[in-house]
Amino acid sequence: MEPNVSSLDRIKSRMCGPDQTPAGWHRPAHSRSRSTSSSSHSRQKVKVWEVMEDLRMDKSASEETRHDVSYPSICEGYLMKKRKWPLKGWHKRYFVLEKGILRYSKNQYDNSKGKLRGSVDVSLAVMSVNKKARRIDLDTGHILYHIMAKSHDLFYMWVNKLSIHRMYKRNEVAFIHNGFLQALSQDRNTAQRKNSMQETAKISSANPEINEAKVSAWLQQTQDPDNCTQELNRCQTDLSDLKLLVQKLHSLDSGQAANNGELQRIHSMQNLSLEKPKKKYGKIWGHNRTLSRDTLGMFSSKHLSASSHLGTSVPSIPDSISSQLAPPVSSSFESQKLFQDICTMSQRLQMSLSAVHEALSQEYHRIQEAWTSGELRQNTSVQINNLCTTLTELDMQSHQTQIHSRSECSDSEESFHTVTLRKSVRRSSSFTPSVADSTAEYFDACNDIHRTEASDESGLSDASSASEPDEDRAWKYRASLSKAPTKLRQGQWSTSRRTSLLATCPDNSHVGLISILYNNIGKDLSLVSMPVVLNEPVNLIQRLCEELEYSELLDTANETDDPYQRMVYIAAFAISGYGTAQYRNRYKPFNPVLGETFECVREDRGFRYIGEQVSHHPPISACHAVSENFCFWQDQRWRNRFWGKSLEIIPTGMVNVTLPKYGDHYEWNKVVTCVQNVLSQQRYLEHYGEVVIRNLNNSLCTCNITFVKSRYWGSDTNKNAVQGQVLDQSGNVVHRFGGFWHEGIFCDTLPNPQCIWKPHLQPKDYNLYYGFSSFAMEMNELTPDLTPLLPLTDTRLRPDQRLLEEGEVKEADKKKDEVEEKQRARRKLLAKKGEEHIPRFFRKSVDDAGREVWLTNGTYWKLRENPGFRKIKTLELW
Ligand SMILES: CC(C)CCC[C@@H](C)[C@H]1CC[C@H]2[C@@H]3CC=C4C[C@@H](O)CC[C@]4(C)[C@H]3CC[C@]12C
Repeated sequence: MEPNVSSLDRIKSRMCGPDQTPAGWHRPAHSRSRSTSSSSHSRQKVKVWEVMEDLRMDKSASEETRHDVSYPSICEGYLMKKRKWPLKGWHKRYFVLEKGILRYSKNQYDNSKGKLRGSVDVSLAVMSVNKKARRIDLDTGHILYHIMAKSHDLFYMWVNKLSIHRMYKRNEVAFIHNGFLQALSQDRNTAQRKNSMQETAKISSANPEINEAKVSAWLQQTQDPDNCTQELNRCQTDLSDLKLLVQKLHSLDSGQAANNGELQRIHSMQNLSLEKPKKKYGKIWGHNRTLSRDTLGMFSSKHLSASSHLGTSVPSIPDSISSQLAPPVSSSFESQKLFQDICTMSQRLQMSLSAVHEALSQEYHRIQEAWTSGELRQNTSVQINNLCTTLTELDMQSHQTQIHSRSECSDSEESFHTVTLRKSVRRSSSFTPSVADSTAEYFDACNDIHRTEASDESGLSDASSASEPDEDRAWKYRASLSKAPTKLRQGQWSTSRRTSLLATCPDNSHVGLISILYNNIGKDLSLVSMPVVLNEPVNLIQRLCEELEYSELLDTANETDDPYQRMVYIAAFAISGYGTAQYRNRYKPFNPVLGETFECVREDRGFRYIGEQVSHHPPISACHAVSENFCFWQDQRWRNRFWGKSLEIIPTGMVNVTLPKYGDHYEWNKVVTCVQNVLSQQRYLEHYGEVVIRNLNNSLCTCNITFVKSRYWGSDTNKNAVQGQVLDQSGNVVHRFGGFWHEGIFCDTLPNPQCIWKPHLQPKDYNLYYGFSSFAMEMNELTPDLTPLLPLTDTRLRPDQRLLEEGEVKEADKKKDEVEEKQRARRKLLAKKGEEHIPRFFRKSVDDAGREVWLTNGTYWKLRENPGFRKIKTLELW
């Protein structure tokens, strides 16, 4: 059927013939992300697909569209649509494109009755087209629509229409956004007249651009509520499909229940395909999700050995339903297939629902966070602010009263800490906490002491009574931390360094991460080339340097005579390196090329740092820093595991610190970092696992730190919680500390209980600048006095990173391609010559535990001084 276009004239004037290129048609900057393999086959494939960029409009045109009330004309007609995975093939569907929303129904009749099968906001989707195959892919990050037109004419018409509607919808959003801001400022003006509001109004109206940017940053991170509605609509469709499949299964067999073995077999079959979905499923249609381990938890644990990973289980489907879904004993191939389809569809449903749940709860938490951090309150009335503070204090007081009344130990806190701890924890120390999935063993320690002291010799703790005090303790730490002053970085270390970046960060919410991640499952993501808009203008060697932001903790450690207390400072330093992660989940660091270096001289902090990319396959970054008070070094490489919804980063390599005054050599491991909701804008980072700090030169004490994994369904009191203890040689707890890696660490066993670390305040408008701390902002700064001193391999001189920092995203993308291509050419050349790259400032060695480590060869600073890097030949990396 021909499309029914209400005002065809407008389109026709824009329409191009099959061999022409429609407006807005550009070679995609990031089309290469679809395939990183260098095989000519995949390159060919890449060329076939092109990502549509937006139609460019001059200002007047955009103004016109804004005020022009006429919407782009509706476009409707039949198109082919790929069937939902796991079903194969294409079917004809009736599509209607109206005001930027593409809806489809089974047929025109259904459409007229309002029976929709799905809809997508085309302005939010990445649109890729394949002229030859007349195909259009719309990727919203959550769903991927594969559409095909029957003829070339139809194809070009739809592509043009989609482009126009995308542009229209985006302008509409901008228009609403502006109106919203206008309304806000009008509101503020009214507020200004009111006495009680005066102060607030001044703050918020002082800088309308910044406010505008803040609102837009917020909106950027907020998932469109329409997405939730769409996701729910899809659930409804899935449910009816599911019903059909179940009916079909029933009609095939008489519905006898399966034995466990059969179900397990099917389960394990699915499990196998989880690890590495085949390429052809890399880009599955519709929900585009491979089954994740998490979702397998949905099967009844009775039937299946639940394999929810690291404790993030999702609630089980009730046994009654699961048994209904059980495959028949006489499972013919067809019914088995059906059963598998049912499973897949149920899992998809479950994923959709949990995505909706997560989107809503994320938004709720963001609002809650903004509220508690005062950001929102600043912009409301002073009275409400005061009221909130009073309420918080009252709440805190009541919690503290609870802690005291619950405490059976009537002694003062002090005596409990010092005396009881040493005696009693010997018993509990035989119990090794299971790190990742426990919420708060550390907080238990205190209560264990009370309980065991009182009478309980069984060693079993009462779960219900244990859980409440845990939260009290976390609460207590939080309360103590909130009272400790937070220092502004600049205030503390007045440097002449820059306090902001030149350009604000680009919006990357439109990038279709799904295809990138799914197409590279199992690959080392640090070797996968991604579009530069996903990057932040720092690289991984610089991220390692960021771990020195709180180097003053090492200075303090080197001035602390008591070895146990010293360990507390080392532990706080180990935790402080994670602090910045709270604000850094929207972009990824640049992957350094082999031989790239980065130096960081901080006279204000008394250290100098050098890092080098010493290996490409696997990628390894090595670094070394020295100061009067410490030496710090590590070599890191990361493995990653993509679970469908989250991305785990598993670091290998130890961190080392030596303190010259006491001859200590501390060594510790890093925990797992997990990017939750990696595919959505509701991304956030979690760190979990256990860190053990050892002093290799003295076995007097060790330290265990647990980064607690938050509970999926629990309250969020323990989100980002960290707990730790310093143990003496016999395993007695000497010190205990805890808190949150994003809020600070409190140690209540020190002679003077105190907050030992608290993150610096973020700079103004950090959200507009990649979430960088001041320390991070300073890293890539290139001052004229520094330029001649740096080797040409220094990151500050890397052109793509510099361009990105300056906001030249397109140019940066081009340059990034060049830099990566050059690296490839160098590697090929070396391989041809049968040579191996030899790092310049680090050497490979083996530590006492037999691990391969990279240590400084001590030449960097000497060469820098004499004869100077510009006088010696260095690698030409870019
Ligand atoms: C695809 C993109 C846009 C999603 C964002 C991914 C971001 C959040 C990921 C990509 C690389 C990751 C980093 C890789 C390595 C390390 C070192 C480790 O010791 C601490 C975590 C840290 C610093 C990771 C933090 C999270 C990280 C920055």
